[in-house]
Amino acid sequence: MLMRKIYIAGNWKMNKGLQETKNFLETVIPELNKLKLENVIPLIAPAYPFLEEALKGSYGSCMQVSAQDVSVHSEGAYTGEVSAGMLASLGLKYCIVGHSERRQYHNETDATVNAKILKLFENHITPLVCIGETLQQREEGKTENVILSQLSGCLKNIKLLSGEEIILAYEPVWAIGTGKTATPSQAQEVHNLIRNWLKSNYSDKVAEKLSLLYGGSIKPGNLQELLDCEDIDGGLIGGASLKEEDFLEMVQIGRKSKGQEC
Ligand SMILES: O=C[C@H](O)COP(=O)(O)O
Repeated sequence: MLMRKIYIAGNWKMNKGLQETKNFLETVIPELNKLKLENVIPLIAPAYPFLEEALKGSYGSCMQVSAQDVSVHSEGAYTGEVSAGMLASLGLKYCIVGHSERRQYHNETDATVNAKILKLFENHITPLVCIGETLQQREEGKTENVILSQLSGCLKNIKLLSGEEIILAYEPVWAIGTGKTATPSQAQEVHNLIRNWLKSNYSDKVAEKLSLLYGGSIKPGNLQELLDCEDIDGGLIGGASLKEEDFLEMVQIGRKSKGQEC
């Protein structure tokens, strides 16, 4: 019996405009509606201007919609920023924070991510928090330290009781958009480290219920072997989530994995 929710989460990054968003949903939603998806949650994260269209197009289906980022501020003179309150007013339930591209190009730190999580909590939005090491850190044998330090920094003073308040995504930076996926055993090793940290720092219940996604060059051809790992509860998928047929195939793989009825 599956204990955790499996997410097939498409991070569209700065891809797809209005018409492409509509086309994607017009193709994907009728297919999703034919499936019996128990614990599998399909999710897409379009760019800000198309969130409302994505919510409209997904309405009444199991598709969930997420933002890709949020401001640390609530309101005020912050040109270009979007607050958690604004996202909540659209009816949004999920938001990605701490993606390595935000860390790399916008100098976001674990403290920034922590502040964003708090804002999302205040607005009843589930944060999908990304962590992961760079190639240099892995080669220097620092993966474990980096992951543990990101966990304690991002989750500082964050209360978790059920484990379903938050989703974590382990994304080794060297595997993002490079075609280099972590091997299932490399990914499982880090996921197990994270699960044990959750046990020690929260509770068995939180560790048991919290969905822990892998991200980095996932495609239909390698998703199954990743989902076969005990501690991998879905994927945060960039490039391969943009194609309707690949997204649907990955939802089907998620549905058939981990003892899901199909
Ligand atoms: O958020 C998604 C990740 O950055 C993975 O992107 P990718 O699947 O294109 O490697």
